[in-house]
Amino acid sequence: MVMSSESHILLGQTLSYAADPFAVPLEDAIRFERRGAVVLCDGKILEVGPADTVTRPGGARTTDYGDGLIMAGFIDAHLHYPQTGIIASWGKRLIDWLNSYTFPEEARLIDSDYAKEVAKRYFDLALANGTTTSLSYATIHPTSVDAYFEEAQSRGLRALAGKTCMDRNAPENLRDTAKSAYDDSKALLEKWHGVDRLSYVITPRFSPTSTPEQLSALGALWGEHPECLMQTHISEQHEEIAWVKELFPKARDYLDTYEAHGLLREGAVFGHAIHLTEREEARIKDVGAGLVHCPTSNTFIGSGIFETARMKADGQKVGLATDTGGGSSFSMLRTMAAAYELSQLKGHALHPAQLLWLATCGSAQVLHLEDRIGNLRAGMEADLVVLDLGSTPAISQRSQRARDIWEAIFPTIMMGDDRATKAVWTAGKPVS
Ligand SMILES: O=c1[nH]c(=O)c2nc[nH]c2[nH]1
Ligand SMILES: [Zn+2]
Repeated sequence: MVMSSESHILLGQTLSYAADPFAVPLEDAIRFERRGAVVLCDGKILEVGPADTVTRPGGARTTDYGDGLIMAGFIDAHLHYPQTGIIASWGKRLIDWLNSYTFPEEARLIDSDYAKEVAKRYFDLALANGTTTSLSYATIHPTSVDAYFEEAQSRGLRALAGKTCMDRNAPENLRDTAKSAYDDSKALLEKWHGVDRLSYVITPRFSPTSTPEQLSALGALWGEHPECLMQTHISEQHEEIAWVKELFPKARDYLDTYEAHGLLREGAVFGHAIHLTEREEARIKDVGAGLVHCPTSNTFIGSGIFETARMKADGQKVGLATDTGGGSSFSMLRTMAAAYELSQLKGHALHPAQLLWLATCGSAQVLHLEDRIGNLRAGMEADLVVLDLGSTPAISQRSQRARDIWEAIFPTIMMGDDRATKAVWTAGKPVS
């Protein structure tokens, strides 16, 4: 990867986190400067502070974003880039949505030129929305993993993905086997994991589409490569949970179908996790695995309400995600808005600082990248978004009346989209 050897100073309002705003009072969690500066050098953050006190390296170029809010780029912790083209498909619930829309589209990615085209389109959309890191499912085709990583690599992005493994309950042209899933995943892991800013993630789609043999093979691979993450889905819809019970009659619960095959420990990333039992929640917390909240997907496919405030109060690690294309938006702002609305239905108004934390630090924690991305701090990678807090007439007329920064930010969270993205920087360079 080519890193900039130049220094840049970005001026604007700056927001960063000293601690988790779910765990400590707001004033202890937040670092906000109305006139702040972020100093970038060689792809990293050198310093963050008040504009009039930071050290200005000789020769540094300055970009002044005025009232723009400079913060860490968004991290989308669960999505399916191959589903970019079928986002917003009408009228189905999970299993028939997969069969009607998702599987036919995923089958098209056998064509590696098409996979490349979709990967390019996905990253264009993600960056336009201020998302600088994505953890994606690819399709069963190894070339779909190559297409994603090649595109991310050419843009210098930090990105994570894995080949989706399925050896049953999927169309014939989307099925692998226990052995080929192991072999292909291993080859892709050896090819991509740790190259530039890329990480391979072992990816059984979910228990209904993997035989116990395939889950065991992937559990064995994870045992051989504990440095990797493992991602899958769990407990998204009641029909799905009942199906898992039929398919795995000896399992104690859904989580046990993973646990029994070596697929539960720290580094597991579970998407959705809406309808967990007490045992499942306790086990996930015990091992320190991560949960990913996918709020627009959970409403769009009619899955249910993930209890963000309760999960955080219980000590779970929680990240945030679009779940493209089960989710209905590429925007992490729209995703935060949906998280806010769903939480309201459970009696908890998530604070804007908590919503932004979930989309940055929270997702970074789940991806085990909290020392590298998701915050503005000296030494961290310079992946940033600059938000225009008055990007539409509706937002602007509301934020102009704001009495503090949170009242100024919240309308953008609730009503913002890609028009709110004033600038994006990745690895210390502006994205054009
Ligand atoms: O929202 C979802 N999208 C998917 O592609 C998927 N596969 C299994 N379960 C899933 N849920
Ligand atoms: Zn998903």
